[in-house]
Amino acid sequence: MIKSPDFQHLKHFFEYASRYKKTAVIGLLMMPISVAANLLFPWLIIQVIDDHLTPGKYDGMMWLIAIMLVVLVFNYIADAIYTYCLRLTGQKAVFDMRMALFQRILKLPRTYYDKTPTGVTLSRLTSDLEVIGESFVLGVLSLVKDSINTIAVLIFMFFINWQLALLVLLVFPPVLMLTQYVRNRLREMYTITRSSLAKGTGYLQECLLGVKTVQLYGAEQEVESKYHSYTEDFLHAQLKTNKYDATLFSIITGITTITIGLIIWFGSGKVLAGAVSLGVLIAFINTLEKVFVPLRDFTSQIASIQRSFAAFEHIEELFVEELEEQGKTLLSAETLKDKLTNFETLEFKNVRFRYGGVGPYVLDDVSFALSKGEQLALVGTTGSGKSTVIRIMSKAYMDYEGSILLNGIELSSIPKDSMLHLFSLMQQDVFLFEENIHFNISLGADEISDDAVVDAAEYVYAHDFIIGLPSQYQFELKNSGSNLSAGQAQLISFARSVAQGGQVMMLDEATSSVDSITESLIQKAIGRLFEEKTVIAIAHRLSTIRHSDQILVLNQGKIVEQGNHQELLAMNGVYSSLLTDNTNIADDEDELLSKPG
Ligand SMILES: Nc1ncnc2c1ncn2[C@@H]1O[C@H](COP(=O)(O)OP(=O)(O)OP(=O)(O)O)[C@@H](O)[C@H]1O
Repeated sequence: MIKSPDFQHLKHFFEYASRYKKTAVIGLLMMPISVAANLLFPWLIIQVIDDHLTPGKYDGMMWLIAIMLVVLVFNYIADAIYTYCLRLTGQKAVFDMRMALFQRILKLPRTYYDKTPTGVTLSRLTSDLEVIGESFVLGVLSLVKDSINTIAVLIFMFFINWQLALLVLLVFPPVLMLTQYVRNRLREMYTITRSSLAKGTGYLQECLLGVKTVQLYGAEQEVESKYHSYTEDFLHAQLKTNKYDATLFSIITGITTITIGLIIWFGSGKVLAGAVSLGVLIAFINTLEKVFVPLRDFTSQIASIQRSFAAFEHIEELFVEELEEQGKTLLSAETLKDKLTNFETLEFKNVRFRYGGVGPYVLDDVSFALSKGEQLALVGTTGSGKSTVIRIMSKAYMDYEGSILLNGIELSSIPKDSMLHLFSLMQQDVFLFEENIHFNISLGADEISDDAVVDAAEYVYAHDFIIGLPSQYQFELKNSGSNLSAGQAQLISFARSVAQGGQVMMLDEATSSVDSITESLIQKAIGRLFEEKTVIAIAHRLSTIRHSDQILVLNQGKIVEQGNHQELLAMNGVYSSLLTDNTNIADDEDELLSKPG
């Protein structure tokens, strides 16, 4: 009935649930009480009818009826405790799973995010887990309880009248076969439902992020029709699911009703013939409900569980996704710490790299060296591989060829955590959290004090505009910083990278232009960094980097020119023409282009 991957899912879920053994055990202890009450009640019916009502002896009958009431109350209480405790266990297990998944997605490598739309990951953590929380927990809870109760009641039925019980048993095989058939169909449909929902969510997320662009270019109709196709797939799968669900439900309801009719007809004949007592027949009809209602609900419980297995499958994909490789080294932790306390040298030796290990090399035979206190600049046309150099250095991608030595240690063998303190990165894309400015600069790191946050803001000339805001550093940013100007957002992002305090500053200068005042503030701050720190800079405004010790000119992943500003200008090659083409050349254009000698 259950495929082996489903067992794995169950095992995984129960690993989380087993952390809450106490509540689970209390819940499970209620099971025998519930079963006993379910059997005791019809047995008491037989006593009341056959020993008191039929012979007309009413002594002690009220006591039996009172016991029946107590049994009923006990049954309800046991059921309530069972459901509460096991539901609680399930919900806590789902909570832990959610947190484990979240921790995991924070550690997934960049390659995962390159290939997976954000919305897909989002729907794993939201709707898939919700389905597990609701469908699985509730489905399994009722299935376990109902199955045990049904078996107990069937045994009881055989005990009080085997012929009538046999008649009930006849119904089981066709019902189970039908359930099995529909189960497979439902499973297919749920998988389609969940994956189309994930795709739709992914697309929705992309649209919401780009809604301003959509509106600006009047692309609403195209976007709407694409979203419609995703949602339509979801709807079709859902409708088919409902169809199977409803058909099965009605067929089973029909079968059970007919069987109840048959039992009453057959049983009444037996009573009239004196083969069965009236008490037994009434108790039988009372217990029939306890067999058929679960049997009917069995399909919807199975459907719920199927739905959750499809969700489990998706979540499991995330659990087996390989985490970011940290790098293994033969050096002891202490030696590594010693060697990486301060930045000394970085050396690229014939480095080649391509994304995903396929396609053309985006870095091809790249070699350079950088020592403490030096400034290295990367220039080149768009797509020439500049940002890739920085991405590899920050270990966003690991599978480079050749050798990259950081303080003489191969980069791929250095655990990321051991080198994070050496580098600060100012990214090309500004990302701001919906938090206040203070948080956006410190990213909540305890070691970055309030003073350090202010110092960083002052360093990049952001302090003046920040203190002009209503609540200054506590000013809350909305929706990725939409209540700041593009320039202000860039300054905050810049302050963040300075506050991280890395010894090597990696600047991936934004291509988008900002207002001229912010631009000059950024340039001033970069100029300061160039004087004081070891810097690796990607510059689109070439005025930024003219004082670098070394400039690498990249073209299609290869270094085509290498030297300082004056040397490169003297070559009168790619760098020279880039300078001439550069639309963002600073005011001192003449100085930039002036050749030595
Ligand atoms: N995640 C990725 N997956 C596959 N290819 C990528 C990825 N990122 C970049 N590329 C490709 O690698 C090449 C180099 O990209 P890179 O971002 O390093 O260029 P760049 O020189 O920094 O460009 P720009 O100046 O426009 O930022 C480009 O052809 C780009 O299409």
